[in-house]
Amino acid sequence: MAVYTDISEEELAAFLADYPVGELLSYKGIAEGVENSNYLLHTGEGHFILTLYEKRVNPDDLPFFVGLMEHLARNGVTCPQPVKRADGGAIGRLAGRPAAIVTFLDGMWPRRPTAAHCREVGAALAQMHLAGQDFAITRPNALGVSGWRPLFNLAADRADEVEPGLHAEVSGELDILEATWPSDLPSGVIHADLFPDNVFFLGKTLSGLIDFYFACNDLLAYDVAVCLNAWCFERDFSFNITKGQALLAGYQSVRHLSPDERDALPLLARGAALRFLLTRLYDWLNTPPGAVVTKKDPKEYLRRLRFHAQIRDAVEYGLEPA
Ligand SMILES: Nc1ncnc2c1ncn2[C@@H]1O[C@H](COP(=O)(O)OP(=O)(O)OP(=O)(O)O)[C@@H](O)[C@H]1O
Ligand SMILES: N[C@@H](CCO)C(=O)O
Repeated sequence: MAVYTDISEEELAAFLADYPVGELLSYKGIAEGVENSNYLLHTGEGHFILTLYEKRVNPDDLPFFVGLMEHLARNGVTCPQPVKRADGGAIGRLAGRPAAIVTFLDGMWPRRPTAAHCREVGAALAQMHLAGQDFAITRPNALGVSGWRPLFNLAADRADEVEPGLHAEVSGELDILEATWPSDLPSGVIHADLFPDNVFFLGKTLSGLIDFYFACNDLLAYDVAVCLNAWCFERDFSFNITKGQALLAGYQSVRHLSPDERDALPLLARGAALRFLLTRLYDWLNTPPGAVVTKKDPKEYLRRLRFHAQIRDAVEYGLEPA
């Protein structure tokens, strides 16, 4: 999260009056993250997280996100819970933005993920996939394969400012991915952004998942591919096969990947790398001046993309032979 929208104590106290959180004692902006504005609230009832939904969140999708967090919690996935007003609603408006309060989740995200973390996150991802199977609301993936070219077009003219030749390289990747992207793999509710900063641990134990604001319906194995990108590369951009093995084994301890999903994994990982390259590229060129946010480097995902493009078999990620 980040802080794009400032709020005054008076308007926050007025907003909170409708929620059962008690009196506002203190609040502070959270500089971590890039998507929405977030504040840590300390109130008479404890700690809460206030989110003001910014650029990429469509207010029409908020019932999906709120309902999903409740559905997952009912089905054994620990995640923040929306705080409801007396009228039953969770979403309000604050400083001209849609806003909600969720419960505070104990734990810390791992700054240096180990293979043990990877195993746990793999298992938690698969649990989320199973728990989401009977969630009634659906939401298409706005950042799925059909959304990548329109997003690239918004930044294409300036892509070579970030890396000479980037425009041509991304155009070529889009051609390949659009032509070969699978459509007949198992699908369901995916998290779509399960990076280390969205997974909390208490000691060595995973304590919960946060940040469901990219969650949507898409290929389940694509979510695994997102996690391979986010968890299994070292700072020098080498792929750590021990972490890959742990993440995939953790996932398969709960849900088995089908032969078609296994075959598709290198392509899905390539697409996932492109998705984060594109949002980072757009943000790199368009982040508003004055926003409290640390921009993320698109080139980190160009390096990953090139790695995946030369993978021929998912065993190279550490997947056990079938
Ligand atoms: N329910 C919660 N309980 C405790 N801390 C939270 C909670 N939600 C968010 N945070 C804190 O806020 C930070 C940013 O949150 P989050 O990842 O949801 O933001 P974001 O802008 O959507 O970020 P990104 O999309 O870049 O991951 C987290 O790393 C964590 O420190
Ligand atoms: N997890 C994303 C940011 C939120 O979409 C990234 O690292 O680019």
